[in-house]
Amino acid sequence: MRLSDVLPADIEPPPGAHSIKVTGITAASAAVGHGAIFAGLPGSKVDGAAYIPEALARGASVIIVGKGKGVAVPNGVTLIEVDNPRAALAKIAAKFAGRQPRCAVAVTGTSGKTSVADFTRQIFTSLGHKAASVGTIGIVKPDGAVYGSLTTPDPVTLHATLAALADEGVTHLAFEASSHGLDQNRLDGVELTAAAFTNLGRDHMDYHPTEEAYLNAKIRLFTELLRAGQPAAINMDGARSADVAAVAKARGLRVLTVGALGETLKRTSLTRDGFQQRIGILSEGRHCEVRLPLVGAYQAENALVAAGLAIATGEKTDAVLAALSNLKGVPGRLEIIGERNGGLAVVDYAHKPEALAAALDACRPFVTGRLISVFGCGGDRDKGKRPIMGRISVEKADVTIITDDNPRTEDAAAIRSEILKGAAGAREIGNRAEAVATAVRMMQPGDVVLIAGKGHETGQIVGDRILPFSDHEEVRRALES
Ligand SMILES: CC(=O)N[C@H]1[C@@H](OP(=O)(O)OP(=O)(O)OC[C@H]2O[C@@H](n3ccc(=O)[nH]c3=O)[C@H](O)[C@@H]2O)O[C@H](CO)[C@@H](O)[C@@H]1O[C@H](C)C(=O)N[C@@H](C)C(=O)N[C@H](CCC(=O)O)C(=O)O
Ligand SMILES: Nc1ncnc2c1ncn2[C@@H]1O[C@H](COP(=O)(O)OP(=O)(O)OP(=O)(O)O)[C@@H](O)[C@H]1O
Ligand SMILES: N[C@H](CCC[C@H](N)C(=O)O)C(=O)O
Ligand SMILES: [Mg+2]
Repeated sequence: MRLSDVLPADIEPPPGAHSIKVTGITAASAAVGHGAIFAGLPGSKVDGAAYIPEALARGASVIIVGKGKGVAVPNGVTLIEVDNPRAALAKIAAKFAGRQPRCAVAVTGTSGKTSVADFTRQIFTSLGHKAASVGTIGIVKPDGAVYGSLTTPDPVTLHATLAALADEGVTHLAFEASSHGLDQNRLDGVELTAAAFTNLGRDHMDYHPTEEAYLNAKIRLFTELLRAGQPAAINMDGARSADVAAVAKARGLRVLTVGALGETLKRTSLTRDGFQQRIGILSEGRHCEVRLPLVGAYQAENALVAAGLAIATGEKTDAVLAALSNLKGVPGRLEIIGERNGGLAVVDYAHKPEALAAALDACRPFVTGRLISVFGCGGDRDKGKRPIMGRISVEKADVTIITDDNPRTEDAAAIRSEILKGAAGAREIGNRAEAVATAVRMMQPGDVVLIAGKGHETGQIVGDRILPFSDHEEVRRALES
């Protein structure tokens, strides 16, 4: 393609460079091919501009960097200095890909993104669309799932994925917009149809300097990525939702609100019915009751956000609400693995304070004996959440076992002791397999064991190695022993 074909409208090619042939774009020097554009991005570890010589040696013909870096390039190489090289990378990656599913909806919020994206994909599928989702559990498409390491992939990977999905005939996509992804402009090239907000809690305080900065990263989805007149679905029962709704309205978005405090889909009741729930909904002046075949009040909340999002794209309310009664659970989110000795074992992905509280609350109604909580905290991540999660667990569970969860480069015992500072009376079993087995062996009739933090994960990250590990498998092994 010619350089002028791939540059966004706000970037003018230097004189004489319009018709340079370019073969692709990357921000990773090792991936540069002949005739590629290399974007030198300021990163969290290094400045990508330092790798321009390597990119040139590999054949880059155009270099994009932030203004004021004082970068010089040899004759014959085009240098483009821009205000925001990350945004430029995303928009150019989109131009190279040239196609994406025609309906693309994004979900942000501290908790519930994966669930809402998955439910929205399921609703679209029920309504007859070829649908996919992209997020923490990878790419889920009509013919299976492919694991991906980031919740919101880097723009080059993301647009290659969107193009491949479009080529496979996928017309409807639901994806997760993480705060890192929004902050790093990974989504700036995606053509959005609608977006949703779930809630705000404590997360990623190792990355965002303040809670407001964290919220503002999420708010970008509504103030910068959606255009005026486009729809946004907002869970009004989530923390900080009123702020997000106000910002979205000020931006001129068409705001659809859901939840007990919502208007578009107003939840009037929520009743447990065994392992299912019934949700009373007031919508367009009519009352109805929907059966949701999932446990956990938090999943009822997420199901309404997904429904709001599907309605925001133009789907009929009645058909969308009918689809909720066919929803399947998301892997590792309040997943009931099995029973032993009259007790129930559940795996959940809660690895932040509000999520752990929500998951324990979701289990409590099924407990007539003890609620046993097993969890740890990841290394190289927000240290502040550790005692908070310890406190939540001892408050809400009857027995707490602190264990390891991806210690990464930190000392696992030190992480456990930080959690224990908030968790007086908790037991400590570092080896996660042993912790799971101990909890399952403790089960008596009426007990529920919640294994939290790893959900769908299939590895334990220790140092820079990923050791095979699955809570599902360990729970199953313990249930059968
Ligand atoms: C902190 C963070 O978000 N880092 C992400 C970011 O890296 P960075 O730009 O800061 O990287 P860097 O290492 O400082 O390098 C700067 C630049 O130099 C370039 N470089 C570097 C070395 C070299 O030899 N050559 C070269 O060109 C790099 O390609 C990069 O462009 O951009 C990279 C490419 O997009 C990501 O892979 C990387 O994710 C790291 C691996 C990561 O762990 N990210 C996590 C925290 C993350 O993003 N999580 C969110 C939220 C999860 C959730 O809540 O669900 C997610 O969306 O997954
Ligand atoms: N609406 C909600 N309110 C509170 N907690 C929730 C909600 N939805 C999910 N959770 C909790 O958060 C965990 C992760 O859920 P999910 O994967 O859907 O969210 P996420 O936002 O994608 O999380 P992550 O950022 O870790 O990928 C669940 O296992 C549950 O413990
Ligand atoms: N996307 C999140 C996942 C955390 C999962 C948990 N098991 C942990 O390792 O803390 C992160 O990388 O921070
Ligand atoms: Mg997720």
